[in-house]
Order: sequence, then C-alpha cells, then structure tokens
Amino acid sequence: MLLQNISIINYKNIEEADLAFSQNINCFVGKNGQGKTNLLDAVYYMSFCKSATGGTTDSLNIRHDADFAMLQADFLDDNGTAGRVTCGMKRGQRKHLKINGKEYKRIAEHVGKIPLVMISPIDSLLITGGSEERRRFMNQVIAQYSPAYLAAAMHYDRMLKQRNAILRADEEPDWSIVEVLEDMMSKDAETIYAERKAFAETFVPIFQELYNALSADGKETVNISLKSHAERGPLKPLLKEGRQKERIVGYTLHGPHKDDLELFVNDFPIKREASQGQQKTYFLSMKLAQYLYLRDKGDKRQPILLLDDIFDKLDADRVAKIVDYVSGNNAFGQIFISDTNREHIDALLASSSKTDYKLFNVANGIITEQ
Ligand SMILES: Nc1ncnc2c1ncn2[C@@H]1O[C@H](COP(=O)(O)OP(=O)(O)OP(=O)(O)O)[C@@H](O)[C@H]1O
Repeated sequence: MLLQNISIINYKNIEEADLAFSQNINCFVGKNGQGKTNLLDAVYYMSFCKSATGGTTDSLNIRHDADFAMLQADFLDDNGTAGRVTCGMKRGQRKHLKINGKEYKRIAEHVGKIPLVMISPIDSLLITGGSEERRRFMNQVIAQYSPAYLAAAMHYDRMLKQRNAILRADEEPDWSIVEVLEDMMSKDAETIYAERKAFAETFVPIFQELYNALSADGKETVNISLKSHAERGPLKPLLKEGRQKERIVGYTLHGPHKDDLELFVNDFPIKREASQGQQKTYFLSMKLAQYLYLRDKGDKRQPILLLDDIFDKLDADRVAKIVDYVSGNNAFGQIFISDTNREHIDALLASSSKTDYKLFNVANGIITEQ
C-alpha cells in the first residue's frame, strides 16, 4: 500500500498542509511539540478512522479555534489501483468518511482497507500498562485481516455490557435473558479465542527473531504466551458457574475480555526483569513483528509503517541495529519516520538501500519539504 499524498485542514495544530510523498522513506524533523506526531496521526487516521493518541471524540482532533477538520488522502494498493479516502469532522457531529466519494454506512467497514502499523513511545504501554493494552494490540492486529473476528469482538462487547447491567441491577435478574446472552457470548468467545490462538502461534516466532536481531548482544531469551479463559474449557459453564459471585461484584469475571499476553525475558515477567532499554527493544520488536505478521497474512498486502520518535532512550548500539534493520531490509514498504534528532534521520538515509526519499521540516504545525 502506498500513500501518495495527503491534504490536511485544521487537524490538531496543522492548519493546512498539502503533501506529496516518496514511495520509500518520508522523514519529518523538528523540535518537540511542533506537529510531527500530529502529521503521522493524520496518516494513521486515514487507516483506522480515529486518532492513535486514543479517544474517539473528534473534538480533540479539530484545531483549537476551528469548528471543523478535513483529511483527504490518495492511496495506491499493491495492484496499482488508486483509492481516495476523505474524512470530514465537525464539532458535536458524527464524522463523514468516504472512499472514492462514497460515504460508508458504518465506519467499521473501512478497517483493514489500508493496512498500517504505527510505532510510537505510547507503545511502551504494551509492557507497563494493564491487560487491556495487550488485548487492544491483539484486536488491532487481527481486526485488520479478519472481519469475522472484528464482528465477534464487537458483538461480544455489546452482550457483555448487557450482562453486566443485568447483574448490577437491584431487581432479581431474568435468568432466561442472561442465558441467551451467555449463549451468544460463548459463541463469540470461540471465534475470538481461535483467532487469538492462531495469531499467537505465528506471531511469537517472528517476534523472537526480531528481538534477537535488534537486541545488543542476543543473549536474552524472550517469549510471549496467550493467557485465556479458554484454557479452562468452554465459556458457557464458566459464566453459569460465576453468576452468583458476579451478581455481588457486578461484572463478568471470565471471558475474552480478560485474556492477556504474558511477556517474558529469560523466563521472568518482563516488568520485573528488564531495563528501560530492553523494554523499549521488546515493544519495538513486538510492533515490527506486527508489521511482518500482517504483511504475510491473508492477501499479503504491504502495510504502511509509521515510526514516531522511536530512537529516544536507546543507546547508540541499539539505534544502529534498528537503523540497519529497518533501512537495509527490504521487508518494509513505505516508511514515515519522525525524530527531533536530524542525526538519526541522516544515519537512516545513509544506510538505506533506498535512494528515493523525502525530508520535511516541521515547525509550529507548518510542514515544509527540504
Ligand atoms: N486540537 C488541537 N489544536 C491545536 N493544537 C493542538 C491540538 N492538539 C494538539 N495540539 C498541539 O500539538 C502540539 C504537539 O504536537 P506533536 O505531538 O505532533 O509534537 P511533536 O512534534 O511530535 O513533538 P515531540 O517531538 O515532543 O513528540 C502541542 O503543542 C499541542 O498543543
């Protein structure tokens, strides 16, 4: 997938930009707080129809003092077919998302059309955050190629909310309704578990290879394992068994909404064992593995790679390894990279086999090609 150009109006601190991109490497350099992440976020928005910085409310994405924002981008898929994505946002109104001029009925229909992986400092939450961060990671990856998974996960969440509301209510629940919800949740849980298990089986070896390639001495062993309710059997009996206890606590204790990925270094949980640099190498490896996994999955489309400020807190050795890996390896297609340090970008361009690139300067929301 190639992003040919983007037009931005009033997206975060970018008042107006019209940019044409290289099909290889696009670099954005500027001081802190100038709009580099916002620019990458606008690209991310074209794929996921939401900001990478969290939150689904578009009012945070519209430039202060403006009452609307507009993003438009032209893409070429791997077969050379062109497509145009347009998104209009207005304060207090629902967004309008169009592909080739035709508005989507449901935004979820767009997910997966433009495969994209963004790596940014916020991904450290994969390690330091709660299990919901790692579930979000799995959901985000799998939803890009499995509409069945996305549908099951969304449906499961709706049924879960209803079951929790019934359990929390003061009046005695109508157990026949609970039973129906549990039936549907169990069916969704089977789809979700099958997809998560298949994902983990293929993803973990890719991740391990990447971690070895990027870590300083290659002496650490790493592993990731899926922890799921499904290890205890089908969900339905678990839900039924849990009813009385869950009536007291007011929420559902078992199910895919409690799954997690357990992260290990040298057989110890990463949070306990690893230094900051190791943790960073760990989540960078997880995210680059996400890229390679998605690229080889399904219809084998090349995702767009966004690298936002990834070198911070890494020693020179690790920066060099990552630069070598990303730039010297033809595994990655079109890359967008931001950094405050021009030297990192120069090193990347110098060691890259790709001679076609574009360099942009970002200052106070204004993006200029160098
Ligand atoms: N809705 C908005 N309207 C106007 N400005 C905004 C909006 N949202 C964020 N900003 C501004 O965008 C700036 C941050 O931009 P961004 O995160 O892209 O910086 P950056 O260049 O990536 O910096 P760093 O190198 O520190 O990561 C902040 O100054 C913030 O006030």
